[in-house]
Amino acid sequence: MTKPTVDTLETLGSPKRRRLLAGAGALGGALAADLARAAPSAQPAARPASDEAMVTDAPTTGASLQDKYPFHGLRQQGITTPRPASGMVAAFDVLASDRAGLERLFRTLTERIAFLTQGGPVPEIDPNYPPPDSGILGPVITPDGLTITVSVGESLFDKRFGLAAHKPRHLTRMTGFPNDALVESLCHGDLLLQFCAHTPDSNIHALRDIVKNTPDLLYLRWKQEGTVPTVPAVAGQRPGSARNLLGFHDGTANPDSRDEHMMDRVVWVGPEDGEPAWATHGSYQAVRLIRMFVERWDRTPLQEQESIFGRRKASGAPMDGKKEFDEPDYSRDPKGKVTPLDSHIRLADDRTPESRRHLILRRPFNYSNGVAKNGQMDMGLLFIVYQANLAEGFIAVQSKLNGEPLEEYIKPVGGGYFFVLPGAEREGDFLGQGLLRA
Ligand SMILES: C=CC1=C(C)c2cc3[nH]c(cc4nc(cc5[nH]c(cc1n2)c(C)c5CCC(=O)O)C(CCC(=O)O)=C4C)c(C)c3C=C
Ligand SMILES: [Fe+2]
Repeated sequence: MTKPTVDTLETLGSPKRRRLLAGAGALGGALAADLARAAPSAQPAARPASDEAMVTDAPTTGASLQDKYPFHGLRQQGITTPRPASGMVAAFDVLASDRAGLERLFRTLTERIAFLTQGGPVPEIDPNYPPPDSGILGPVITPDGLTITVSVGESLFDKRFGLAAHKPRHLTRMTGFPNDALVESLCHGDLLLQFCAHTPDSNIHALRDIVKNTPDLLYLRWKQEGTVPTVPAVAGQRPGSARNLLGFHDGTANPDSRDEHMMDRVVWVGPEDGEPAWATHGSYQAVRLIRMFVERWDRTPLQEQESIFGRRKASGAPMDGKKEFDEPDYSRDPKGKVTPLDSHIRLADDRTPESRRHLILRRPFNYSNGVAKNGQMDMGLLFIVYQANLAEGFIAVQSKLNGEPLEEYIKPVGGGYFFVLPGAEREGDFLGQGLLRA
C-alpha cells in the first residue's frame, strides 16, 4: 500500500485549520475556503500508518488537504489505499468509435488523473475562452488525498475496438441475484471511475474536469456518491471500523489492506492466474447499489438485528466475543445457538478452509439520496469490492448470502462488474496501454 505524502503539513484537526474555518464567516465563504485549502502548516499528519495498533479502514481525524498519493506505479491507487471520508463512482458509455479514439480517451484520462491527484495551480488563459477549470476548488487544486481508479466493463470488449480476445477471463455482464431489483439505468457501463478523497468537493471537481475534457469520448450513464463517517483517533487504541446506515460497524473482518502478501493473493491479478498478460496488477471490481429499508430496520428489535448480522450492535463484537476484532469460533457452536447459521457474517465466511478461497476486499460507502417516491428515505450502501477472481470472490460470496434474513431490509438496485486496469508505471505511460498493445 502506498502512503500519502504531505507536502505542506496542514491537518484538518489542527488549531490553525480551525482558526481559518472559524474566520470563514467574516472573510466570506469562498475566499475562506480557498485560504483553508491552500494554507500551509507545521503540523504533521496525524495518522501513524506504521503503527500496527492503529490499523483501521475507517477515516480518522487528521486528514490533510495536502495529502497525495503518487500517480505512477504498477497498480492503480484507490483500492488498497485507506478508505477516505468521501467516495463516488461514475459509470460511462464510451463514445469513441475506434481504437484511435479509445487510445485518446485513455491518454486524456491519464493526463487529467495525474494532474488532479497531485494538484497544482490552474493555468491562466485568455478570458475569451471558457475557464480551464470549474473553479470550485479555487485557483490552486489541493490534492486532498484524491484517488481516481479507472476500470472497464465487459461491454468495452465488444466489436467496436477489436478487444474481444483480450477480455479478462471472469469479466461478465452483471446479472440479477434472487433479491435484486436492478434498474437498467443504474447498471453497467463501458468504463467506471471511482473517486475517493477527504472531501466530496474534490470528487465532484475531478468528475467535472474529466467530463469537460472528454466531450466526444464519454457519456455519463449513472453515478453515486457516498460517505464514510470519520472515526476519532484515540491515542493508544485501535479505532473501530466505521458504521453503516444500519448502525453496525462495517469492515471489521476485512483483510488488512496493508499486508502486501495478502493483497497479492486476494486482490491483485498475478501472472499465474491464467489471465491475459496485460491484466497482471489489475483487479476485478464489483459495484452494487444496495438500498436499505431503514424505516423497517429502525422498528426491528435489537436482538433480531444482532442475530441478522451475527455481531453486537454497540461493540461490533462477534456473538461469542467481547471486542470488535475478536475472532468468532464457530467450531464451538455447530448448531448456531450463539451465532445463527444464517447470520450475515457466518454465511459470508464460515471460517472453514474452503471459505479462505473466497476472501474479498470490501471498500463500501454509505449513501443518502433524498426521498423515494413512496416517501421513504432513499439510503443504503454503495458496495464496492475488489478481488483477483470475480467468480471465486463476489459472485461466490453473494451466492452464499442469497436468501439471508438481511434481505428483508435491503434491495440491490444497480451496479456492475468491472476490471481495474493496471497502473501507468512510468512517466509517459498511459492507463490502458497494456490492453491496447496486447
Ligand atoms: C457479496 C458480498 C457482500 C455483500 C453484498 C454484503 C452486503 C452488506 N453487508 C452489510 C453489513 C456487514 N457486512 C459484514 C461482514 C461481511 N460482509 C461480507 C460480504 C458482503 N456483504 C463479508 C465477506 C463479511 C465478513 C464476514 C466475516 O469474515 O466475518 C458486517 C460485519 C462486520 C464486518 O466484518 O465488516 C456487516 C455489519 C450490509 C449492510 C450489506 C448490504 C447493504
Ligand atoms: Fe456484508
